[in-house]
Amino acid sequence: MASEQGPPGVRVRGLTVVYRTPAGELPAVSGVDLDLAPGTITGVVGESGSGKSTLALSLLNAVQPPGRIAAGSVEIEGLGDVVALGGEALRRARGRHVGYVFQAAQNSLNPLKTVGKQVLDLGRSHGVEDPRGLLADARGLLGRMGLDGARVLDSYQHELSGGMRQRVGIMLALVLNARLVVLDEPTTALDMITQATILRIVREVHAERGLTTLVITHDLGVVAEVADRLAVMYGGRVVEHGPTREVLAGPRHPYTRGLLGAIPRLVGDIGEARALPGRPPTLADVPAGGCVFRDRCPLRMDVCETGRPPIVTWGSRSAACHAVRDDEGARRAVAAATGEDQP
Ligand SMILES: Nc1ncnc2c1ncn2[C@@H]1O[C@H](COP(=O)(O)OP(=O)(O)OP(=O)(O)O)[C@@H](O)[C@H]1O
Repeated sequence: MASEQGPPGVRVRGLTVVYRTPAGELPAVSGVDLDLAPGTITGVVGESGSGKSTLALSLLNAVQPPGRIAAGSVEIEGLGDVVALGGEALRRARGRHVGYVFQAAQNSLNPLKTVGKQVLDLGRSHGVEDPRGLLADARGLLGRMGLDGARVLDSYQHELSGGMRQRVGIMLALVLNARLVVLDEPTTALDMITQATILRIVREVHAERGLTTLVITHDLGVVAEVADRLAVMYGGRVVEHGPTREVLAGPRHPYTRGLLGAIPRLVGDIGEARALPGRPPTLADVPAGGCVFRDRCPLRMDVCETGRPPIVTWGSRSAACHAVRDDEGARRAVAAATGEDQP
């Protein structure tokens, strides 16, 4: 059984997810390769519409119409390619093998049942043999997140605040002991103090239970706080990936540099923060060929119009950018173009 195994590795290859629009099927995730090493927390960041939630849903093969996974695979150790799973096998995998909190988790509780009843339903639908143990675990998790567990289990959705519901969502993702946990914007409805508490608990539970965790967020502060590795998405592609500290200290893709440069508290002096010019593309205007970031890129070259940037890897890092292709040359080019020295 999945819960008796160690943390699973995840291997996403060539993942393309399209949504049907009036202009035809357009990709929200386009040929993404991403590895989640067993036992790590990976943060996925990017502006709104970059495809983060669509990627998270794909890990559960849960993309809903008008969307569909058009190509690629999501191999989860011990489970196989979830893209090829369907029906009962897929239902069992969700919750038991892959725990998840979707972005709308605060609103996804059943309004007609208490939280405790929903925990029991979840356990029953996954063949949990010890419902009392399950409730005790649920109570304990809620208690750790600063809630009165017994009281929350007795409550209906309308009796809970947005922040409380968000923590209930996290509890539901963890309570079946899934070894792969996907958290989509787990702390957006929380104030800063509660957010810090929740992130600490996510990290603790991740370590205690031996999980592989994916956290989706638009907040680089959340990633800096919680993630071992950082994947940056733009226009449906992973444009940079590597150990969080290294990426934050020495971003290489011009988009990552722009994102970081726009945040005063990460660069220090508020006067140094510069908003990233322009807006992220919508599905309809993601360039079909070449580099998806070129319209906002300070390093734009002719080749960016036509050639999809190759993924350049060095050490445990990678970036998809023509300018980064020649490692040393690009290092100087990025520094020269932005007027900053590379660390
Ligand atoms: N049901 C849908 N129908 C059509 N297009 C969709 C649908 N869901 C998402 N999209 C589009 O797919 C792209 C990626 O959306 P996605 O929600 O994955 O991005 P995101 O990075 O998670 O953004 P956010 O942080 O705003 O949730 C966006 O352009 C979005 O408008």
